[in-house]
Amino acid sequence: MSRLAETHGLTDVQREIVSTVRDFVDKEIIPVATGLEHRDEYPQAIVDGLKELGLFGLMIPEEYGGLGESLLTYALCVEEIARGWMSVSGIINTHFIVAYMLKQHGTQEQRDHFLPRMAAGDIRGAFSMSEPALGSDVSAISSKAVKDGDEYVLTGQKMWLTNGGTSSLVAVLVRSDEGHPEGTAPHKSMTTFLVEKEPGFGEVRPGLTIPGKIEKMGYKGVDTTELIMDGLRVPADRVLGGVTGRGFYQMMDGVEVGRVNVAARGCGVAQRAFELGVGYAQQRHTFGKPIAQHQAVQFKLAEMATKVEAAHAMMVNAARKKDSGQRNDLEAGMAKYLASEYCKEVVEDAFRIHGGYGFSKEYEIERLYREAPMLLIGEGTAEIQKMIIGRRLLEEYRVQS
Ligand SMILES: CC(C)(COP(=O)(O)OP(=O)(O)OC[C@H]1O[C@@H](n2cnc3c(N)ncnc32)[C@H](O)[C@@H]1OP(=O)(O)O)[C@@H](O)C(=O)NCCC(=O)NCCSC(=O)C1=CCCCC1
Repeated sequence: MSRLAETHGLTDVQREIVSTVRDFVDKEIIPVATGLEHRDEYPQAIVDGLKELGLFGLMIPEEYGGLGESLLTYALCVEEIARGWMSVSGIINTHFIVAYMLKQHGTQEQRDHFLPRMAAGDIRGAFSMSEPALGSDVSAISSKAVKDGDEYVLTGQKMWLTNGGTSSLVAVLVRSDEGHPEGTAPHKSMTTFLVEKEPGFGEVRPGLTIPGKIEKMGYKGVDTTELIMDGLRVPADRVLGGVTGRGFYQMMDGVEVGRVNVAARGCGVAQRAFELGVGYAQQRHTFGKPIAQHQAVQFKLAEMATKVEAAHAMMVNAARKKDSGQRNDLEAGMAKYLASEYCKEVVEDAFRIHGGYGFSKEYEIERLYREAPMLLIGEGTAEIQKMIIGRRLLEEYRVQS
């Protein structure tokens, strides 16, 4: 096992799946990731490989052609994939959030229509909440839908759409005041629409434009875009679950899955940084011995390994809570917060161990150093996670005054 942290109580099937993914990562992702990232190139061959392994169907029920695995199995795979290249874990993450939302909240017709093709990897999912003027305060979104006969007409601009160009199905959250009397809390008049589109950029469907990729400091293998709706007509039967006003709750349920995924990514990237640091420290000599023999470096390695182990344990706990059918915003918030902060610290320590070479693009750690900060922001900032954790703690530890 190349991973530091061992997960106890896994089934044989889970171990086999994770080991297959690890093998794929070692052979097909790690050798090419840094080169592709430097060339800003989409990892099509890797995506084809994931499809061949059946990974796009991992969490989709067997009746729709998927493997019917749990969030925990999925998170352990994401951890392995992120160890190879964080961008690839981003390519599958939004797909699974949308598949999960369909499974939990979709109508039977919507599940039948989308899930088999999603399980086969023939269509891929993305989801869209953020807008140019807001990311954290989802209740304040301004994009809207107006009913017109059997259709809704959507207008507004969305931001930070992961897989915006490569997806064929986007779950879009908008305000839909129809049927909700004035004075209704903003989050109770939001609806998720299942928008089908062509993959690509430009006008991908009448009324729907995906401008080009947003240029980013790292995480370049996954396309991140804006989404512009200008009179986009969506049939009423593409309202997720067939009911308006439930969109906010559906999205919050979905981002819990996303936050476990981000925690898993943090563990994978930190694990890789540890591997790079411990490897370099044993080869590089100063003052007549390998730097790993200096206590200053050994202490760093000890701290790094402890952080990887702790983050992994919290991520597993959060996944298991969600798999038990319960809301896990507290556990997912804690796991996401801890794993993303620890990941950044572990990457920084590995970078320091590399000395001047860590600053060179020839060394893998340089890429990890640019990728790790995204985890502090994506799927809700560290501050939002602390806000969620704080609220839940105050509910639990309420003192009568
Ligand atoms: C948590 C949050 C800040 C929401 O607080 P408020 O005070 O507005 O809402 P509040 O009063 O907490 O709640 C309202 C209702 O909603 C229920 N509920 C909440 N969580 C959940 C839940 N987890 N499950 C079910 N119900 C939930 C709550 O019970 C309440 O219901 P009720 O009114 O009583 O019927 C939310 O907005 C959030 O999370 N933001 C981060 C978004 C965010 O994560 N983007 C990131 C997107 S990714 C991204 O931006 C990037 C990607 C890659 C590149 C970089 C950027």
